[in-house]
Amino acid sequence: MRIAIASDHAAVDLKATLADWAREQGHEVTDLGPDGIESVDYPDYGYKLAHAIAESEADRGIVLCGSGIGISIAVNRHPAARCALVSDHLSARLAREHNDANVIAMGARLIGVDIAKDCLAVFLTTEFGGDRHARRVDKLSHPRFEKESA
Ligand SMILES: O=C(CO)[C@H](O)[C@H](O)[C@H](O)COP(=O)(O)O
Repeated sequence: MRIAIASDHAAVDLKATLADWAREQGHEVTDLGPDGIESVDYPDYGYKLAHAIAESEADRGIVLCGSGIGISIAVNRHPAARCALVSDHLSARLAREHNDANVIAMGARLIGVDIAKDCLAVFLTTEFGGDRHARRVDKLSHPRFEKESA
């Protein structure tokens, strides 16, 4: 699978660890930065990652910041992205089964390396459940904000 990965300064080490791990598993990994620990702004890297997904330069994305919150919000500003903030095996599995997430976000200051690897492994191997979930995911692609939207 073609994977793009990006972070902010708070998650550069975890980014490198997960990129190496994914390559060991046979995936093609593109690291969108940053390269060092100099302070950067997570929206810049979230938008880069979302662009790579939207342009089909990658099949799946991984984004990391201190909490995972800011960069997940940034990625989800792009309509092509369904970015799920995950913190354990179950949330990573449900992100795929129920939400067809094409990007996961994790918080490097909150999650351990082994759990992060487990989340990534589940994210890369779990299929979308389809059926009723497909109807809901389709609504995410066609947002309606009227009072009565159902
Ligand atoms: O965006 C975040 C929180 O929603 C991330 O955790 C950032 O990594 C964090 O805000 C960076 O904080 P720092 O004090 O500038 O390192």
